[in-house]
Amino acid sequence: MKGLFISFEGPDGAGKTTQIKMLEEYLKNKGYDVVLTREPGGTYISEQIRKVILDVSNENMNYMTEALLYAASRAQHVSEVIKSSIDEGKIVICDRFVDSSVVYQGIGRNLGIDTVEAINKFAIDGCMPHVTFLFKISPEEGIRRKSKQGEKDRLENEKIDFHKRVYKGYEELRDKHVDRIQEIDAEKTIEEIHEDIKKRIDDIL
Ligand SMILES: Nc1ncnc2c1ncn2[C@@H]1O[C@H](COP(=O)(O)OP(=O)(O)OP(=O)(O)O)[C@@H](O)[C@H]1O
Ligand SMILES: Cc1cn([C@H]2C[C@H](O)[C@@H](COP(=O)(O)O)O2)c(=O)[nH]c1=O
Repeated sequence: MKGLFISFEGPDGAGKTTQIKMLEEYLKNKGYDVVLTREPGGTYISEQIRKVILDVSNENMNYMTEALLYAASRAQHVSEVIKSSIDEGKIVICDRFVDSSVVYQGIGRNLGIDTVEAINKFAIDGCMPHVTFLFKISPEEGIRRKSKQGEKDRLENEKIDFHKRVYKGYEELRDKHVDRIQEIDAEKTIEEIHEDIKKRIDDIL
């Protein structure tokens, strides 16, 4: 039997990582074989690319370079981890996937959705999440939560206008993929959100 591929998406500081860990625990307790992974990252090579992308000293990185690095990291991740895990019947939970590139690089950086999708066609090799949980939170609240955590990376350091474009970009994507993307109210409490996600996952499984 083929597995299940779930991605979590949303603005910085939305609470995705917090919820992913809770969902992993919930599914493991139910006896499922779960692979928890993230982008950019998830493999030795992809994690090295992550460091380059998020390094605050790389402030003059060209936007196309940035988009290609995310895609390169993804190509390795898909081929080394995601595809094989799904084929082995596992549940793959991924903290961000190609939707992040479409929104952050395509809309946030103004490279265009078509351009970013074209680059990523090679990287994803036909592999898309079965379901995507999109965390809805205002850019201001996301940044506020992130600031409380400490140091910010190169993307998180961007001006509020960039984060506002990202927020609007996710809305656009949600309307385009209503069959796959499920919106989560990320301004609720951690426990309320976990309950919401559990119900949705139980329906899918
Ligand atoms: N529902 C919530 N209400 C208030 N604070 C929250 C909530 N969920 C998470 N947080 C806090 O907000 C901060 C960011 O959470 P988290 O790292 O899970 O977000 P994220 O979406 O993974 O962020 P990023 O994409 O930037 O890595 C953490 O300090 C976390 O404890
Ligand atoms: C996959 C992906 C990510 N980003 C951005 C989104 C975040 O600002 C960082 C990743 O950091 P996180 O703490 O792991 O959320 O990178 C992007 O711009 N494009 C992408 O494809």
